[in-house]
Amino acid sequence: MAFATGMIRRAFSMSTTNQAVKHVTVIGGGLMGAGIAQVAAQTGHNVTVVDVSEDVLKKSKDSIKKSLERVAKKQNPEDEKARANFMTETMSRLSMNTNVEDVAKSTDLVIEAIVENLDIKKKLFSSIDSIAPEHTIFASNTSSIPIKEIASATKRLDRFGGLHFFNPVPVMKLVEVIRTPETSDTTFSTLAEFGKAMGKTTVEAKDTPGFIVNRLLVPYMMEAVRMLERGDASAKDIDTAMKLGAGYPMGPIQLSDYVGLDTCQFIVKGWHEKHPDNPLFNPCPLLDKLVSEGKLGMKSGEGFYKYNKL
Ligand SMILES: CCCCCCCCCCCCCC(=O)CC(=O)SCCNC(=O)CCNC(=O)[C@H](O)C(C)(C)COP(=O)(O)OP(=O)(O)OC[C@H]1O[C@@H](n2cnc3c(N)ncnc32)[C@H](O)[C@@H]1OP(=O)(O)O
Ligand SMILES: NC(=O)C1=CN([C@@H]2O[C@H](COP(=O)(O)OP(=O)(O)OC[C@H]3O[C@@H](n4cnc5c(N)ncnc54)[C@H](O)[C@@H]3O)[C@@H](O)[C@H]2O)C=CC1
Repeated sequence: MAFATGMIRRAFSMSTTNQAVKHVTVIGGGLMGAGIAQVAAQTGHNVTVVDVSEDVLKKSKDSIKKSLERVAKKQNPEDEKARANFMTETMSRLSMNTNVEDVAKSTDLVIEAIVENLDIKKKLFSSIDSIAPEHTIFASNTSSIPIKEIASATKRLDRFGGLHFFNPVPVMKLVEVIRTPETSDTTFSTLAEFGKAMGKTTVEAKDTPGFIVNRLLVPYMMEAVRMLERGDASAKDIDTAMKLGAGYPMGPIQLSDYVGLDTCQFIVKGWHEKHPDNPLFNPCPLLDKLVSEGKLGMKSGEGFYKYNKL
């Protein structure tokens, strides 16, 4: 037990900055960007979060602070001073900016975590490709878009890969490191080392649809929503069944709300466009209705379920 506690402490308090990656730019300060930035800062990296408005960045900073407080409490339940130091040190490594060109000028690694839309992601990478230093590595946190297609907007195919984190980033221990046929060995190993320096276990994945986890997880979640749509079982019963019958920490309907229904919709739409003959990826009227009503899941206070506003 003492050993396990020691391991947990090390994972949270580690300050093993990856030598090749000292400054990280995280583009997108939403659910994932905030989590990635938090853990990168926690593990000794200097991090700048870029998003479209000061308001979004303020919310992002607030959510990082809240999450860090949970980590600090777990790390040092009895020591208030250590908790305060941890907060101050971590927050001092974190900055916010709305001007991506300014930040991209001097950074070692860009991790993109913006909306799940190929055109928007390509536009973003194309806008910073000629600005970022030669050595800078670009990575996308996409859930479902081929890395090669995103990378095609740039001239640094050898310095482009995928770093796929899991939600909530401060808790989930895995990072998938994705290489395209053009990703160089140096880029791949730098990304993998960076994932490890963040305290994560890394796995290597090829640039195939859904990589490893989502190739298996997305069809499962889609089947669950189809089951609900057909009226074969209630949301609550589907979730209870998968938690108690299959040992998942969350049921698939609750997990859809946790991921964000807008993100789920982008994934379904993208896969439907690529595989129009697969009925699993057909548009889902129930999902479309919820999104059109602004019910985006936990982050908006309502999705398949209702939540207390954060
Ligand atoms: C046809 C239509 C189809 C529609 C559907 C289409 C679906 C397509 C979707 C595809 C999605 C793909 C997304 C993706 O790319 C990959 C993903 O990330 S998938 C998501 C993976 N994540 C999970 O599966 C999460 C599963 N859930 C859990 O592990 C737990 O429930 C969770 C840890 C979230 C919460 O645990 P719980 O015990 O319920 O709650 P607690 O509040 O007690 O937390 C436990 C523990 O963790 C700490 N903690 C939680 N959140 C944070 C945080 N943000 N920051 C810091 N710490 C956090 C908390 O403090 C607790 O610590 P203790 O020490 O135990 O007190
Ligand atoms: N939500 C999840 O569980 C997971 C999501 N992902 C992927 O991570 C990415 C982000 O997802 P979330 O964080 O959930 O989305 P989100 O909707 O919470 O956040 C996206 C953020 O990107 C910002 N943004 C949009 N366009 C931008 C631009 N051009 N420049 C700067 N900022 C911009 C938005 O303002 C928003 O704050 C997506 O590609 C998603 O597929 C990956 C793993 C898990």
